[in-house]
Amino acid sequence: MLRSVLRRSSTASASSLLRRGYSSESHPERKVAVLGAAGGIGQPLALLMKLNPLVSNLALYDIAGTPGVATDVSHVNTRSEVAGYMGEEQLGQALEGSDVVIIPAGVPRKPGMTRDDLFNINAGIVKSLCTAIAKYCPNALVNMISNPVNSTVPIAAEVFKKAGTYDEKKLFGVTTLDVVRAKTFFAGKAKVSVADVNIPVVGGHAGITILPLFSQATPKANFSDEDIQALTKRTQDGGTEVVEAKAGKGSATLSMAYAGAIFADACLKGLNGVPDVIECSFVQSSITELSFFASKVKLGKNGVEEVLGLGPLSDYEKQGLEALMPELKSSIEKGIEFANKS
Ligand SMILES: NC(=O)c1ccc[n+]([C@@H]2O[C@H](COP(=O)([O-])OP(=O)(O)OC[C@H]3O[C@@H](n4cnc5c(N)ncnc54)[C@H](O)[C@@H]3O)[C@@H](O)[C@H]2O)c1
Ligand SMILES: O=C(O)C[C@H](O)C(=O)O
Repeated sequence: MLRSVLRRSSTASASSLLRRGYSSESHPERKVAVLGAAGGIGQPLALLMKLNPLVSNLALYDIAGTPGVATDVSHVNTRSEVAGYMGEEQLGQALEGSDVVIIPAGVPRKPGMTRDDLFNINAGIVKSLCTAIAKYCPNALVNMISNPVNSTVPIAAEVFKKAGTYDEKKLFGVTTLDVVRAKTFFAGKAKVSVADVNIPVVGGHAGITILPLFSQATPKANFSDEDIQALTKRTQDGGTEVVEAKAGKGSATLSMAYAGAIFADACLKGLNGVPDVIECSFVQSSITELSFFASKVKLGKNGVEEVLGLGPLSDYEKQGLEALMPELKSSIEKGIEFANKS
């Protein structure tokens, strides 16, 4: 066994698991790998996945720092075994047997940057990680967090196509944070409990490509056009709001870890055959003329079971949809071109 690979067994007893309302025996074995696990998102996400009773094996991979993170997280009293993997030579081991691979690897924004400004660095990182996924766990569901999501997901698809492993049902751009934000901002304005709120967010994951559909929000709220426009703009700029507040110390990490954990949990539930698991995600799609698009997606035993349509849109949302198409199209094309030229 390589020196820096750590393995720690959970010490939680079956009775303590049962006291918390679940039993390890009632869920199948599921391995989740987090790539970029020592980062700002990776660490809290590792903790949240350690808390998830659907996970039996948690593989934490990064280019540095994972032995410490894995040892730390491994002491938490839940079912899963945690292993830390560091450096490219251990990536294969981290990935082997994974059911779900979550990718928050790469650089975050600083104030004044767009997500597309991250392309030059993150495109290469995502490409090499996806090459390894194709080799070591070609059947895993891939949850792409690394930005720019509008381009990194198409890059992943091209890498998998080249390797002959592409299955469009298994590749997801994680846009859950947009939904999380839309729900929080809506609930705050409507003065309702956020737990009762649901809002689809469609399109992509950058600026105007993020299109919250407040006309479909539940519960209904009687907002003016100005209110809806303000909520839409705040949702679209939610990432920038955090980047500016962090003033050079990165972008959303804690809320992203929360959102990433929600989405990975939905993927695991789908794999385990739980019915009617629906989340928004940026996936291969035919609901518009673009090859990738975020919308509500039904998750099942093989990943995407159904890409759901947009539903009825308000005139304001129809305008937003038209406005986002050129930018989203060019981000998708940029990813495809990058993956095929190098
Ligand atoms: N999809 C979303 O909604 C969303 C939300 C927030 C952040 N993000 C994106 O997530 C990414 C990570 O953000 P962060 O704040 O965690 O950044 P961070 O810099 O804190 O962490 C990134 C981690 O990735 C690691 N890394 C770099 N190259 C790697 C490689 N080749 N293999 C494995 N790990 C590697 C780094 O060592 C680091 O630990 C950024 O691209 C950011 O823009 C996306
Ligand atoms: O805004 C960013 O750069 C990070 C992320 O995409 C977010 O929406 O918070």
